[in-house]
Amino acid sequence: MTLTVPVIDISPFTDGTAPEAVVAEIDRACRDLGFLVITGHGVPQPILDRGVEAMSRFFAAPVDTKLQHYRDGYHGGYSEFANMSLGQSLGAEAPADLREGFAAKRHDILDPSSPVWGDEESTRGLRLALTDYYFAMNAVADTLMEIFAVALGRERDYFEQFTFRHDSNLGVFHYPPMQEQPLPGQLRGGAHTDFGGVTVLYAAPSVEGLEVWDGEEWQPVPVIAGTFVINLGDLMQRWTNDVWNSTLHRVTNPADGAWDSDRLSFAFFHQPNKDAVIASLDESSAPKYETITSGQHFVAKIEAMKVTA
Ligand SMILES: O=C(O)CCC(=O)C(=O)O
Ligand SMILES: [Fe+2]
Repeated sequence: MTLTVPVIDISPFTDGTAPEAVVAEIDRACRDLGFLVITGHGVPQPILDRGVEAMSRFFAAPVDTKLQHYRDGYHGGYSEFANMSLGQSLGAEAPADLREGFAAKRHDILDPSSPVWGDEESTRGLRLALTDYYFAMNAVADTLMEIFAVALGRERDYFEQFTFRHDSNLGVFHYPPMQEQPLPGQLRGGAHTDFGGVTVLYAAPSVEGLEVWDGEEWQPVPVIAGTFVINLGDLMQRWTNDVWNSTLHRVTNPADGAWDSDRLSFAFFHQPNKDAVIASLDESSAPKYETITSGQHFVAKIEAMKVTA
Protein backbone atom coordinates (compact mmCIF):
# COMPACT_ATOMS: atom_id res chain seq x y z
CA MET A 1 0.00 0.00 0.00
CA THR A 2 1.30 3.43 -0.90
CA LEU A 3 1.36 5.83 2.01
CA THR A 4 -0.12 9.25 1.30
CA VAL A 5 -0.06 12.71 2.83
CA PRO A 6 -3.54 13.23 4.29
CA VAL A 7 -5.39 16.57 4.52
CA ILE A 8 -6.79 16.95 8.05
CA ASP A 9 -9.13 19.60 9.44
CA ILE A 10 -7.97 20.21 13.01
CA SER A 11 -10.83 22.53 14.03
CA PRO A 12 -12.92 19.72 15.62
CA PHE A 13 -10.06 19.36 18.10
CA THR A 14 -9.75 23.04 18.96
CA ASP A 15 -13.50 23.69 19.14
CA GLY A 16 -14.08 20.47 21.06
CA THR A 17 -16.72 19.04 18.69
CA ALA A 18 -14.80 15.86 17.79
CA PRO A 19 -11.32 15.90 19.34
CA GLU A 20 -10.87 12.10 19.33
CA ALA A 21 -11.41 11.87 15.59
CA VAL A 22 -8.71 14.48 14.92
CA VAL A 23 -6.30 12.79 17.35
CA ALA A 24 -6.83 9.42 15.64
CA GLU A 25 -6.26 10.85 12.15
CA ILE A 26 -3.11 12.65 13.22
CA ASP A 27 -1.77 9.61 15.04
CA ARG A 28 -2.27 7.61 11.83
CA ALA A 29 -0.44 10.22 9.73
CA CYS A 30 2.44 10.35 12.23
CA ARG A 31 2.81 6.56 12.17
CA ASP A 32 2.79 6.58 8.35
CA LEU A 33 4.90 9.29 6.70
CA GLY A 34 4.90 11.84 9.50
CA PHE A 35 3.56 14.31 6.91
CA LEU A 36 0.13 15.90 6.77
CA VAL A 37 -1.61 19.00 5.49
CA ILE A 38 -3.80 20.86 7.98
CA THR A 39 -6.87 23.00 7.40
CA GLY A 40 -9.02 24.67 10.05
CA HIS A 41 -5.88 25.98 11.82
CA GLY A 42 -7.40 29.36 12.64
CA VAL A 43 -4.47 31.55 11.51
CA PRO A 44 -5.88 34.68 9.87
CA GLN A 45 -4.89 34.93 6.19
CA PRO A 46 -3.72 38.59 6.55
CA ILE A 47 -0.92 37.48 8.91
CA LEU A 48 0.30 35.06 6.25
CA ASP A 49 -0.10 37.63 3.46
CA ARG A 50 1.85 40.27 5.39
CA GLY A 51 4.66 37.79 5.99
CA VAL A 52 4.80 36.95 2.29
CA GLU A 53 4.75 40.62 1.33
CA ALA A 54 7.52 41.60 3.79
CA MET A 55 9.76 38.70 2.84
CA SER A 56 9.22 39.14 -0.91
CA ARG A 57 10.38 42.73 -0.52
CA PHE A 58 13.34 41.60 1.58
CA PHE A 59 14.60 39.05 -0.94
CA ALA A 60 14.10 41.48 -3.86
CA ALA A 61 16.70 43.87 -2.34
CA PRO A 62 20.34 43.87 -3.54
CA VAL A 63 22.65 41.34 -1.86
CA ASP A 64 24.56 44.13 -0.08
CA THR A 65 21.37 45.26 1.61
CA LYS A 66 20.50 41.71 2.61
CA LEU A 67 23.98 41.17 4.00
CA GLN A 68 23.28 43.89 6.56
CA HIS A 69 21.17 41.16 8.16
CA TYR A 70 24.14 38.86 8.53
CA ARG A 71 26.85 38.89 11.15
CA ASP A 72 29.79 36.54 10.98
CA GLY A 73 29.55 33.89 13.69
CA TYR A 74 25.93 34.69 14.53
CA HIS A 75 23.33 31.99 13.88
CA GLY A 76 20.42 33.57 12.07
CA GLY A 77 19.62 36.45 9.76
CA TYR A 78 20.36 36.35 6.04
CA SER A 79 22.07 33.42 4.37
CA GLU A 80 23.27 33.87 0.83
CA PHE A 81 22.21 31.87 -2.18
CA ALA A 82 23.65 28.34 -2.36
CA ASN A 83 25.70 28.36 0.84
CA MET A 84 23.95 25.46 2.55
CA SER A 85 23.20 21.88 1.58
CA LEU A 86 20.25 20.06 3.09
CA GLY A 87 21.34 16.86 1.35
CA GLN A 88 24.67 17.01 3.15
CA SER A 89 22.94 16.59 6.50
CA LEU A 90 22.56 12.91 5.59
CA GLY A 91 26.32 12.54 5.91
CA ALA A 92 27.51 12.46 2.28
CA GLU A 93 28.77 15.27 0.04
CA ALA A 94 25.86 16.94 -1.75
CA PRO A 95 25.62 20.07 -3.92
CA ALA A 96 24.42 23.35 -2.39
CA ASP A 97 20.71 24.11 -2.35
CA LEU A 98 19.47 26.62 -4.94
CA ARG A 99 17.98 28.98 -2.38
CA GLU A 100 18.71 31.91 -0.09
CA GLY A 101 17.21 32.30 3.34
CA PHE A 102 16.45 34.32 6.39
CA ALA A 103 16.20 32.88 9.89
CA ALA A 104 15.08 34.22 13.24
CA LYS A 105 14.71 32.45 16.55
CA ARG A 106 12.41 33.54 19.34
CA HIS A 107 15.15 35.54 21.04
CA ASP A 108 15.68 37.47 17.79
CA ILE A 109 11.98 38.08 17.35
CA LEU A 110 11.83 39.51 20.88
CA ASP A 111 14.93 41.71 20.46
CA PRO A 112 14.79 44.67 18.06
CA SER A 113 18.58 45.03 18.33
CA SER A 114 19.34 41.46 17.21
CA PRO A 115 21.78 41.38 14.25
CA VAL A 116 19.14 39.64 12.14
CA TRP A 117 17.21 42.92 11.76
CA GLY A 118 20.01 45.03 10.32
CA ASP A 119 19.17 48.71 10.40
CA GLU A 120 16.16 48.69 12.71
CA GLU A 121 14.68 51.91 11.41
CA SER A 122 14.34 50.79 7.81
CA THR A 123 13.39 47.21 8.64
CA ARG A 124 10.88 47.73 11.42
CA GLY A 125 8.04 46.65 9.11
CA LEU A 126 9.83 43.40 8.40
CA ARG A 127 10.34 42.74 12.10
CA LEU A 128 6.73 43.45 12.98
CA ALA A 129 5.37 41.28 10.16
CA LEU A 130 7.60 38.38 11.17
CA THR A 131 6.75 38.82 14.85
CA ASP A 132 3.06 38.31 14.10
CA TYR A 133 3.90 35.43 11.80
CA TYR A 134 6.18 33.80 14.38
CA PHE A 135 3.65 33.81 17.18
CA ALA A 136 0.88 32.60 14.89
CA MET A 137 3.08 29.60 14.05
CA ASN A 138 3.90 29.16 17.71
CA ALA A 139 0.19 28.84 18.41
CA VAL A 140 -0.26 26.25 15.65
CA ALA A 141 2.69 24.26 17.01
CA ASP A 142 1.23 24.43 20.53
CA THR A 143 -2.06 23.03 19.25
CA LEU A 144 -0.24 20.25 17.41
CA MET A 145 1.73 19.39 20.54
CA GLU A 146 -1.57 19.11 22.44
CA ILE A 147 -2.92 16.74 19.80
CA PHE A 148 0.35 14.78 19.90
CA ALA A 149 0.17 14.51 23.70
CA VAL A 150 -3.30 12.99 23.59
CA ALA A 151 -2.31 10.69 20.69
CA LEU A 152 0.62 9.45 22.81
CA GLY A 153 -1.64 8.73 25.77
CA ARG A 154 -0.66 11.78 27.83
CA GLU A 155 -2.56 14.73 29.24
CA ARG A 156 -3.25 17.48 26.74
CA ASP A 157 -0.71 19.87 28.34
CA TYR A 158 2.02 17.23 28.70
CA PHE A 159 4.52 18.81 26.30
CA GLU A 160 4.35 22.27 27.87
CA GLN A 161 7.02 21.37 30.42
CA PHE A 162 9.38 20.61 27.51
CA THR A 163 8.57 23.61 25.32
CA PHE A 164 7.70 26.58 27.53
CA ARG A 165 11.01 28.38 26.93
CA HIS A 166 11.74 27.12 23.43
CA ASP A 167 13.84 29.12 20.99
CA SER A 168 12.44 27.67 17.77
CA ASN A 169 13.78 28.81 14.43
CA LEU A 170 11.66 30.42 11.74
CA GLY A 171 13.33 29.91 8.36
CA VAL A 172 12.11 31.77 5.30
CA PHE A 173 13.44 30.47 2.00
CA HIS A 174 13.51 32.08 -1.41
CA TYR A 175 14.15 29.89 -4.42
CA PRO A 176 14.96 32.33 -7.23
CA PRO A 177 14.23 31.75 -10.92
CA MET A 178 16.70 29.25 -12.35
CA GLN A 179 19.56 31.00 -14.19
CA GLU A 180 21.69 28.13 -15.36
CA GLN A 181 21.74 24.36 -15.61
CA PRO A 182 22.09 22.95 -12.09
CA LEU A 183 24.99 20.65 -11.20
CA PRO A 184 24.23 16.93 -11.37
CA GLY A 185 21.91 16.17 -8.47
CA GLN A 186 21.58 19.82 -7.48
CA LEU A 187 18.10 20.77 -6.29
CA ARG A 188 16.31 23.75 -4.84
CA GLY A 189 16.35 21.78 -1.61
CA GLY A 190 18.23 18.48 -1.35
CA ALA A 191 16.68 15.39 0.20
CA HIS A 192 16.78 15.54 4.00
CA THR A 193 14.78 14.96 7.13
CA ASP A 194 14.03 17.82 9.51
CA PHE A 195 15.89 17.81 12.80
CA GLY A 196 13.53 19.03 15.43
CA GLY A 197 10.11 18.30 16.88
CA VAL A 198 7.57 19.40 14.31
CA THR A 199 7.74 21.73 11.30
CA VAL A 200 4.89 24.02 10.26
CA LEU A 201 5.44 24.97 6.61
CA TYR A 202 3.61 27.60 4.61
CA ALA A 203 4.42 27.52 0.93
CA ALA A 204 1.36 28.95 -0.75
CA PRO A 205 0.96 30.64 -3.13
CA SER A 206 4.24 29.80 -4.83
CA VAL A 207 3.98 26.20 -3.92
CA GLU A 208 4.99 23.47 -6.35
CA GLY A 209 8.02 21.36 -5.70
CA LEU A 210 7.84 19.82 -2.24
CA GLU A 211 8.05 16.05 -2.43
CA VAL A 212 8.12 13.31 0.18
CA TRP A 213 9.69 9.86 -0.10
CA ASP A 214 7.04 7.22 0.54
CA GLY A 215 9.53 4.35 0.60
CA GLU A 216 9.14 3.66 -3.11
CA GLU A 217 8.91 6.96 -4.92
CA TRP A 218 8.79 10.74 -4.54
CA GLN A 219 5.26 11.94 -3.95
CA PRO A 220 4.24 15.56 -4.45
CA VAL A 221 2.78 17.06 -1.26
CA PRO A 222 -0.77 18.32 -1.90
CA VAL A 223 -0.82 22.02 -2.67
CA ILE A 224 -3.85 23.74 -1.17
CA ALA A 225 -4.01 27.51 -0.61
CA GLY A 226 -4.20 28.67 3.00
CA THR A 227 -3.07 25.36 4.51
CA PHE A 228 0.10 24.30 6.30
CA VAL A 229 2.22 21.27 5.63
CA ILE A 230 3.14 19.62 8.90
CA ASN A 231 5.99 17.18 9.23
CA LEU A 232 7.71 15.50 12.12
CA GLY A 233 11.43 15.94 12.66
CA ASP A 234 14.09 13.48 13.79
CA LEU A 235 13.75 14.53 17.40
CA MET A 236 10.08 13.52 17.47
CA GLN A 237 10.83 10.19 15.81
CA ARG A 238 13.49 9.52 18.44
CA TRP A 239 11.23 10.72 21.27
CA THR A 240 8.52 8.24 20.21
CA ASN A 241 11.11 5.45 19.90
CA ASP A 242 10.44 5.29 16.13
CA VAL A 243 6.69 4.75 16.55
CA TRP A 244 6.24 8.00 14.58
CA ASN A 245 8.28 8.93 11.54
CA SER A 246 10.47 11.72 10.29
CA THR A 247 10.51 11.25 6.53
CA LEU A 248 12.85 12.25 3.74
CA HIS A 249 11.66 15.19 1.63
CA ARG A 250 13.08 17.58 -0.96
CA VAL A 251 12.27 20.60 -3.10
CA THR A 252 12.56 19.82 -6.81
CA ASN A 253 13.62 22.22 -9.54
CA PRO A 254 10.95 23.70 -11.80
CA ALA A 255 10.40 22.00 -15.16
CA ASP A 256 12.48 23.23 -18.11
CA GLY A 257 9.80 25.59 -19.40
CA ALA A 258 9.14 27.14 -16.00
CA TRP A 259 12.58 28.34 -14.96
CA ASP A 260 11.37 31.91 -14.49
CA SER A 261 9.19 30.93 -11.54
CA ASP A 262 10.38 31.66 -8.04
CA ARG A 263 9.22 30.11 -4.83
CA LEU A 264 8.92 31.33 -1.26
CA SER A 265 8.39 29.18 1.79
CA PHE A 266 8.19 29.72 5.54
CA ALA A 267 9.24 26.89 7.81
CA PHE A 268 8.67 27.14 11.55
CA PHE A 269 10.91 24.47 13.05
CA HIS A 270 9.44 23.88 16.47
CA GLN A 271 12.10 22.66 18.86
CA PRO A 272 11.71 21.87 22.58
CA ASN A 273 13.65 23.82 25.23
CA LYS A 274 17.40 23.38 24.89
CA ASP A 275 17.59 21.51 28.20
CA ALA A 276 14.51 19.32 27.60
CA VAL A 277 15.48 15.72 28.26
CA ILE A 278 14.37 13.49 25.39
CA ALA A 279 13.72 9.93 26.57
CA SER A 280 11.39 7.41 24.94
CA LEU A 281 7.69 8.17 25.39
CA ASP A 282 6.69 4.72 24.20
CA GLU A 283 6.06 2.39 27.08
CA SER A 284 5.37 -0.66 24.90
CA SER A 285 8.90 -1.01 23.50
CA ALA A 286 12.44 -1.09 24.85
CA PRO A 287 14.19 2.28 24.32
CA LYS A 288 16.35 2.24 21.17
CA TYR A 289 18.18 5.47 21.87
CA GLU A 290 20.28 7.07 24.57
CA THR A 291 18.66 9.91 26.45
CA ILE A 292 19.77 13.26 24.98
CA THR A 293 18.86 16.90 25.47
CA SER A 294 17.03 18.75 22.74
CA GLY A 295 19.98 21.16 22.48
CA GLN A 296 22.62 18.44 22.04
CA HIS A 297 20.52 16.77 19.36
CA PHE A 298 20.09 20.01 17.44
CA VAL A 299 23.75 21.04 17.45
CA ALA A 300 24.85 17.66 16.12
CA LYS A 301 22.40 17.91 13.22
CA ILE A 302 23.07 21.51 12.23
CA GLU A 303 26.86 21.08 12.12
CA ALA A 304 26.51 18.33 9.53
CA MET A 305 24.66 20.62 7.10
CA LYS A 306 27.29 23.29 6.43
CA VAL A 307 28.86 23.35 2.98
CA THR A 308 32.56 22.86 3.57
CA ALA A 309 33.95 22.95 0.01
O1 LIG B 1 10.73 25.07 1.12
C1 LIG B 1 10.10 24.05 1.38
O2 LIG B 1 8.99 23.82 0.90
C2 LIG B 1 10.65 23.00 2.30
C3 LIG B 1 12.00 23.32 2.83
C4 LIG B 1 12.47 22.29 3.78
O3 LIG B 1 12.06 21.16 3.76
C5 LIG B 1 13.43 22.66 4.84
O4 LIG B 1 14.02 23.75 4.77
O5 LIG B 1 13.60 21.88 5.79
FE1 LIG C 1 12.64 20.11 5.52
